[in-house]
Amino acid sequence: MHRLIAKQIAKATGAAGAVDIDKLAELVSSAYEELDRDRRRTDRSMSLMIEEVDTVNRNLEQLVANRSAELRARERDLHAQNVRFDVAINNMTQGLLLFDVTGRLIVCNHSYIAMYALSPEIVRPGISLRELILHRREIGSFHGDVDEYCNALSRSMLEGRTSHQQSDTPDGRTIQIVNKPVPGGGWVATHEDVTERRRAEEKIRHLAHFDALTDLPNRAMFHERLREEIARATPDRQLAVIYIDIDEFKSVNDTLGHQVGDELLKSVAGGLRRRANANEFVARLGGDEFAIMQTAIRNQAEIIDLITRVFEAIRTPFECHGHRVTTDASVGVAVAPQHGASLDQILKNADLAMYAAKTAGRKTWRFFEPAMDARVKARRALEMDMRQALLDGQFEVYYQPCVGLEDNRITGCEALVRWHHPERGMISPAEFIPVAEETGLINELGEWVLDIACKEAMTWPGDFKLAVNVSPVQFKSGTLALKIAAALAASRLPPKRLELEITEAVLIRDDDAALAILHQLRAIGVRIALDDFGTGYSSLSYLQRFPFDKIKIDRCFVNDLSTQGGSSIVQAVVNIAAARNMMTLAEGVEKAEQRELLRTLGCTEMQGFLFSRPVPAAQILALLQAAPDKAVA
Ligand SMILES: Nc1nc2c(ncn2[C@@H]2O[C@H](COP(=O)(O)O[C@H]3[C@@H](O)[C@H](n4cnc5c(=O)[nH]c(N)nc54)O[C@@H]3COP(=O)(O)O)[C@@H](O)[C@H]2O)c(=O)[nH]1
Repeated sequence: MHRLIAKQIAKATGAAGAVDIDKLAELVSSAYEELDRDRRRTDRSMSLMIEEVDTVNRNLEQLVANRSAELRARERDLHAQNVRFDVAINNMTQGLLLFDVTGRLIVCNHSYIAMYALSPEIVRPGISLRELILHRREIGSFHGDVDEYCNALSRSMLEGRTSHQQSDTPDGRTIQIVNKPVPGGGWVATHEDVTERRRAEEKIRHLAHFDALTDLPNRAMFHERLREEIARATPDRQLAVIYIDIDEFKSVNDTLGHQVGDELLKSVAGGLRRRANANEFVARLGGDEFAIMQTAIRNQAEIIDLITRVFEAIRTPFECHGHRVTTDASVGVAVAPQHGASLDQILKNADLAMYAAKTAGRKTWRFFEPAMDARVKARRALEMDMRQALLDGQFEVYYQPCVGLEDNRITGCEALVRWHHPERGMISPAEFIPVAEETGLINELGEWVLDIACKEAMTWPGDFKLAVNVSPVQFKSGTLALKIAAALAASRLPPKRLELEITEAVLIRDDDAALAILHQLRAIGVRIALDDFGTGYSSLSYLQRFPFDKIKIDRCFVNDLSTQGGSSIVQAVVNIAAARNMMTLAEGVEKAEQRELLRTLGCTEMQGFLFSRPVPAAQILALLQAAPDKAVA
């Protein structure tokens, strides 16, 4: 019997043991009601649970759907990222490789494959470093010991050391290789073709030590080598420095153009290089200056032999753009340790010797002598004295008459400056004018001569002309035309009485600016004469550039007049001048025969000691007053 029925029967059984049927029915009925209530409760709970499970299921499904979508999106992103990564590494100019901790390849880009012309079938992820290097050796892009290389590289990666190497490929390229450990093991390798960079660096290094035009070692390299060699020089193992300055190089450049000038320098460089022996180091110091260091010299004859070869190289004519160019040089020599034991001293002394060669008329060479230093010092002293002389009025203007050859009458006078030095006495302008030009003092001095000469010419009778020398340096000042106009205005000298004597150097130095000044002066009536004609590099070409009023034939041609060639040169100049309506004045006439010959050749005027030396103002005034209109020669 069910435990509950037994319980209810027990409850409905009275004390006498009789069962109260009504009570039992009531008990059973309430038990059933209770049971119904329980079932209903259970049913409700069940349906609630089922609802809840449905909701959870729906949520789970949604979650799964969301996660799946998220995973798909991530997969797409990853794919896109991989594509971008591939594009990036395969478009790098560097070769890139990634190895895992065991030394197997994870990633390798196209540049690496292409750089060494490797097989993409072999160089694939999973291949070991050793297999890769073996493949490179087969192909010919690796020449070392494969095992040694792989072991050394693996060791340095394990030890966390980045390795840098440079390797040269058989086709002449240079590859810069960097292997760098990555956190967590393995390493990344980059291979970069640095051939162009290396060539550019080499070029920069070359340019720093070699001259770009001639490819000779430059000044910096010359000094470097010289310093080293001076330290080794002994009286038994001497060293010579030969300084070479190309004569009249500026004239070549200015008259024939820079292209010809450059070719001349290259030709000189080539000639020097070809003639140099193994113990002779040739360099270009800049501009038209070259130098040679001769080492391990046993005797002076070896130096003289080198100098002979230097002149041979420089004097060999060469053809350029239809011009046959010949040149010469001034050469200075200093010997170590005899002339100095330091770089500066030897260079200074070689320079002094070269300067001495120049002042000796160029086209020659000089060994350094201690007196040369003294001469330079004396030159500096002269410069100081000249500044003082200008302040103290130690200068005086002398005049030398010019005489017409047709009628023997004085046509005018040339103003020539003189310096009465308080201690040295009269100093020649041939000595101090070059110093005045170098220092710029010629501007002040020239202006002073012009002012004084114009004023003194106004005291002369008649309309004798006044010739005044103007230095090329004065043309550079930019105010020359103004100063001349001011001197004319202050003295009231008519411009047509003033004649300016210029040399070819005026036109060489600053062609256009100088021509403009000459035209301005011509426009106000001043006459222009070309002085020292025939002594420069390309005298005839200057006649095309400016319509000079007069050509002054240099004294060297007058000296040579008695020779056959000499008179034909003067004749040619006279003819050229006549064809251009220019007058001709012969300088330095000292003999009556020279005067007669010049007259026969048709020269217009003469000037020289034959008639008169340059004389002070008072004397020239007396001479002009005595012979204002009459024949004098
Ligand atoms: N820029 C300036 N230059 C000047 C000036 N004064 C002179 N000079 C130049 O100095 C150089 C030397 O001049 P100087 O010693 O005066 O010589 C001149 C004459 O004395 C000389 N001469 C004249 N006749 C004869 C002669 O028969 N024989 C001979 N041996 N020498 C003679 O020639 C010089 C004149 O030359 P030039 O000027 O070419 O006509 C000289 O270059 C002067 O130009 C100045 O103020 N400014």
